[in-house]
Formats: sequence, structure tokens, C-alpha cells
Amino acid sequence: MGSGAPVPSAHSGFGNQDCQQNLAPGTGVWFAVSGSTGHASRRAPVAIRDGSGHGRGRASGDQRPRGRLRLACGRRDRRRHAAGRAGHGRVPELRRARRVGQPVAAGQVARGDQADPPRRGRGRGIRPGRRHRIPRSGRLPPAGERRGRRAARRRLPPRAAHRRAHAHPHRSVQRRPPRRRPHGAGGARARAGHRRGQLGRLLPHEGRDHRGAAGVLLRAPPTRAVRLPSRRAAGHHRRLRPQARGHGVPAGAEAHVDLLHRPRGAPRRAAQAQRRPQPRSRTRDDGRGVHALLPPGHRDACVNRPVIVTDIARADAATVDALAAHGVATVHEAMGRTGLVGPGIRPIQDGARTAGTAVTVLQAPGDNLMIHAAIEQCRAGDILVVATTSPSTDGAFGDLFATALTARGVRGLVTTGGVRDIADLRDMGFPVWSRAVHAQGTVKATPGSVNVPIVVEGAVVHAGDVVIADDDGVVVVPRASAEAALAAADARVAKESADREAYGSGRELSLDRKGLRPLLAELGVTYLSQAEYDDGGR
Ligand SMILES: O=C([O-])CC(=O)C(=O)O
Ligand SMILES: [Mg+2]
Repeated sequence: MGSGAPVPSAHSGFGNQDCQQNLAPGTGVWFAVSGSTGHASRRAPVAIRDGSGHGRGRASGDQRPRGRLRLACGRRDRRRHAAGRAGHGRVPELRRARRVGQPVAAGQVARGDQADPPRRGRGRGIRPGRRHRIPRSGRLPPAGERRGRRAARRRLPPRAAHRRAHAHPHRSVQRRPPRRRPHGAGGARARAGHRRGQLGRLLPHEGRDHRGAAGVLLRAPPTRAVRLPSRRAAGHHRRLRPQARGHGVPAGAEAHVDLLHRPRGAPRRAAQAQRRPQPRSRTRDDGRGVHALLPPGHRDACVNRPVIVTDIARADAATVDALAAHGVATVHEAMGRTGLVGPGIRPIQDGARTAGTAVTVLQAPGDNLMIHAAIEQCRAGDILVVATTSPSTDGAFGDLFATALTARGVRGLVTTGGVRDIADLRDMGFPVWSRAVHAQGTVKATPGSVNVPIVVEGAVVHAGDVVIADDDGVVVVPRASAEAALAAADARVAKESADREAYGSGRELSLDRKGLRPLLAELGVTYLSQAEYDDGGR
């Protein structure tokens, strides 16, 4: 939504989360009449001042705003009602009433004393701060709904039957719609706005009654409604036209799609309302991490489900050892400055240099189950490389794992997570590169994968790739490029060796040896004496 004029709507269901999720700064929020009791009154008109929070509504967790609208019977009404003399002419009174469709100014909460009275119709005389009677049928529904409302009224039970059935005649309790939704009982689930039944409850033209005690048409918004830019309205939802009509707005592509409901499959958790609908996961992901869906048939599509790949191809062991001898910086340069793991992954010890073939682990944050599974897949010459599906610094690895891995000939660990027992790890001589040292324990509860491609601080690691690690960090050499990388690294080492000799003896400067003087001149770098510099370079 942009910051344009708010859309008139009879929806009343903006809660705090809706605001945080879906509204841009300065976007006005609008309201509908809420009954004094019943589910509709739990929804609240609030306004957004900026993208970080809400207007002056009540604290988070209590979605009733200060500007909540109430319909209430006056004391005299209740007395007369109790005495069975609720005459035909007695009607509930509307306090601090506002017109449906009247936008709340951005940055303000709807308050009764700021109410803008209706300009037309039977409620035109209503003034803030005064008590006015309004006709039982009210004038609140937008014009487009009148036909449906009249149809719904015809289906109401007689008033006498209603009074007999009414449990609390002294209160202005909203009467439930006389007809139940076709999809199950219209109880708590219906009020919470689940599933398609809600659509039916919202739309008068679908023939259901929505009037509260005062005959006011009540609407509840979709709790999972999603706001999208209006340019995406066209074709978004097959019910666009009838729904837009129901709200008295144009039904074309210009209609605001916040009037629409999310198609089937929307997530139940409001915090995830903007995620695409996904097939229900067969695994327990506990909401941690977001699956990166790959199209079926993609070579890496199996990363969508937890797997342990057992028979990985590994880079040649002699090549791995030779690359280890060259170190991270040299190999990285030899590979055209690629393959480097980001600087967030640091060694926990000094002076270690190792290389191995990668056994990869993709695990949930705070969960080291898949490390346990990966140990079995490790063999001599491997290096364990661990990534989590979302950032975590929990200490998922310690000396017990290192002991098991050492027994299998594993050469070290690289992890995007945290490690603990590091004094023991150092004493053992088991080298580790990690994002954090953190004693925080982890669980063994969530599925993950072993030997699938992972990303480690910007570097893609496939199982069997060469991973070289030393005090400078970590570099990854794809298995298929290992031989070429070694040849390039050998050449670089030879060249660096000659350079080292030249610089060490003082015979030559790198500027001359590398032919950099002409480059400096070409780049406009000039030499000045101190006097010339002090003189401003003239
Ligand atoms: O067991 C764990 O959760 C990690 C650990 O501390 C160890 O390997 O020693
Ligand atoms: Mg431990």
C-alpha cells in the first residue's frame, strides 16, 4: 500500500500484527462499528504512524484500541427490556459513533471526540459527545450491500422468538447469525477467521445475516488477509469482482486487493503471512528456517527434504594434501580469487593448517542431530563442514564430537555455528573454524541433511570438494577444479618464491619487478617534494 487515501471499508479486523506486517508508514487505517460485546469488538481501529509500530492504541497483546466504537443500550432501555416493555420505538444508542468508511487520519487513533458525523442519511445529526438514537437497521453498510442486507433481514427469526432465545436480555449482546456456516459450526474457528467460511460470513450477497443487536451489519476481516501492491490486483483472486462490489469499490484492476482474501493454503501464523503458500512439510521444521524451494528435476532439488547421501565422490587425496601445503591465500589467488569463505568464520586456534574433502551437514539452528548422523559418513582425510538453515551460534560441537571424528581420521571442522569445549579441542589438536564460541547447548530433534550442497559464509560447498583452512580463513576448491587449482597454486608458489628472494636481498623493489611505475603515472599519481606538497602541490 502506498500512502494514498485509505480505502473505505467495513472491515474491522486490523490487529497489531496486521499493522506490522502489512502497512506502510503513513497509511491510514479505517474502521467499522463494533458491538459492545462479541467477537467483532475485539478487532480494533488503529492507525499507523510509522513502519515500526502503531498509533496510540493500547499495548501490544491487547488489540482493543482507545478509539473502539461501542453500541450500547441505555440504562432506560435495559430497564424497560427487563420489564418486558421493550417497545418498538426503543432502540440502542450509538455512542461516539462514526461513519463507516470514514478514514482515520494517519498518525491518529480513532476517538469519539474527533468523530466525523455522517453527512447524509438518517444518521446525519449525530454529533460527537452526544447520545443519539439510531434506527435499528442503521445506515452503516455501504450502499453496495443494501440488497444483500434486505435479503438477510427477511430471514431473521421474529423478534419474540429472538427475545426468548436471548440469554442475557439486560445486555446489548450481539445475536449470532441465525444460519450456521455450511462448513462446520460457526464457533471459535469461524470467529478467528479460518478458511473459506469466513468469506461467506462477510458477504451479504451470499445470503447470510451479519447484523448485531442494533441491526448493524458486522464484518470481520480475514486474519490472514495479505496486502499486495494494487498493481497486482488483476487476476489475483477469482472473487475479486464480487468482493469489490460488496465493498462498493470498483471491481477492476484498480480495486484495492486488501479487500481480498488470500487464496487457499495461506499460512496460519500471522507472522508468516507474506510467505508463499507451500505444500505442507512432511518434516518437523518447527518453523525454523525457510525452505528454499527448488523446482522438481533441479539437480539440487533433493535439498528440500532431509537426506543423507552416503557414497559421495571425493577429490583426489594427494591433490588435497598438496593444496593444504599451499595454504588459503595462495589457493584463493590461484583460483582467480574465488572460493573464499567470509571472514565471519574464524579459527579457534593458532597455527593450524589443514585440508580435507568435505562432508557437509545442513542442520537446524540449535540442533546437532545431523552432526551425529554425519560422523558415520566421515572417513580419513575428510573435513566436516556444517551450516545451519538459519543463523545460529549455539554450541553444537564440542570435544566429544571431535573425539569421534579424530578416531575416523577427520582433519577438522568448519561451521557457520558455534563450538564449545574449545580448550579441550585445542589440547586435542583438532582444528576448528567457527563463527562463534558459545557454550549454549543444542537439541537433537530436527531433521537435516548430510552431503548436500550448502553455503558457508558466501562459499558454496559440495560434498567431496576440497576445503583448505588455516589462520587466514577457509577456501573451497570444487572437486572438479582441484587439479587445475593445484597447478595454478604451484605456479604461484614458484613465482612468489623468486619474488621473496628478490625482495629479501634488497636487489629489487616490487614496483620495478612488477612494472608498476608506468601504471602509477597512467593513473595520475605524481611525485612531490615535501616543499611542493606544503606549497599546496604547485
Ligand atoms: O554434545 C554436544 O552437544 C556438543 C558437545 O559438547 C561435544 O561434542 O562435546
Ligand atoms: Mg562437550
